[in-house]
Amino acid sequence: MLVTGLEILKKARAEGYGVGAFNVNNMEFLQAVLEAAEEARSPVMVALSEGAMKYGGRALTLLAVELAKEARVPVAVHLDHGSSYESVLKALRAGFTSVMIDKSHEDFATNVRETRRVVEAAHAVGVTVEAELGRLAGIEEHVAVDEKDALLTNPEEAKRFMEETGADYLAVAIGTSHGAYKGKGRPFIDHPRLERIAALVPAPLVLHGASAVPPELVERFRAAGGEIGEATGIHPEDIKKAIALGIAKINTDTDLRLAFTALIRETLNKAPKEFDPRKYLGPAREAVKEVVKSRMELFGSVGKA
Ligand SMILES: O=C(COP(=O)(O)O)N(O)CCCCO
Ligand code: NA
Ligand SMILES: [Zn+2]
Repeated sequence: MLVTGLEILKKARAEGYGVGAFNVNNMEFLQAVLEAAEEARSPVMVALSEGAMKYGGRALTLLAVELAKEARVPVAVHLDHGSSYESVLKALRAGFTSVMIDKSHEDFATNVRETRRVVEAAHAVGVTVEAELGRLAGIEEHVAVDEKDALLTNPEEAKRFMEETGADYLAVAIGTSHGAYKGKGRPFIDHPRLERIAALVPAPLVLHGASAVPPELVERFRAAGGEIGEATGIHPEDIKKAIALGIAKINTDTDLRLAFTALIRETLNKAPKEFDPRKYLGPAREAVKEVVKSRMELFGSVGKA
């Protein structure tokens, strides 16, 4: 069933598990995410970035909202990294039940003002809002404290931010970053900082840049002809610890893309004569579904629907 993001995330934070927000760009990703959620009896958030909305258009937004309504588990359809009020309005018009307005690159006052404006519009139509405070940036552990404070989410500011904006959940910067290169070796995650934020902010917390970028998947991508450098992701133990400290929504995009692409390369390498798209999109869809299921296991959301 189609529900708001807050409905899913409030329960997750209260019960100490995480819910995946999986980015989709096409039909196969959407099917993989929803099938995984139903088979795992897990709530799930289907996330579309502005780029996904542009790429898929109504073929994707209509499909996401309608399939979410028909799903046998709670599903929220979420705008990821909304960059403007107008972009949020488009998602609201498309029937999304969760929207992110990301003004984390602006100064505090501007972020508050722009976020509050989106909160008013979204709440008026029963949709819940994710906002962001702090800069997503992989940082080395030894980095000076003042530099960490300049980048990562300040706990006291976070409290004030949530009170002044009325946002429903908060994306925090604690050392993660988007993409396949999150830092040398095991990226530094500032759990003590997260603990202080969670003590001051009762709302569900969101972790961006949370993909694991597992070595076996990176190897599989390379072996199939993919080119990728020294890729590293977030260690599973650091994800579990973050969930125990208050993270309720965990964004996963890179892992899905790596799996999908590796399988397409593998299939095409094995069958150069093949030109039925179902023959290479199908196995790629299955690979994404397996990644989604393994993430749900790690997050503890299996059986929580
Ligand atoms: O936080 C994330 C995903 O993080 P990751 O790259 O670790 O999967 N996202 O918000 C997805 C970004 C999509 C923009 O193109
Ligand atoms: Na988001
Ligand atoms: Zn993100």
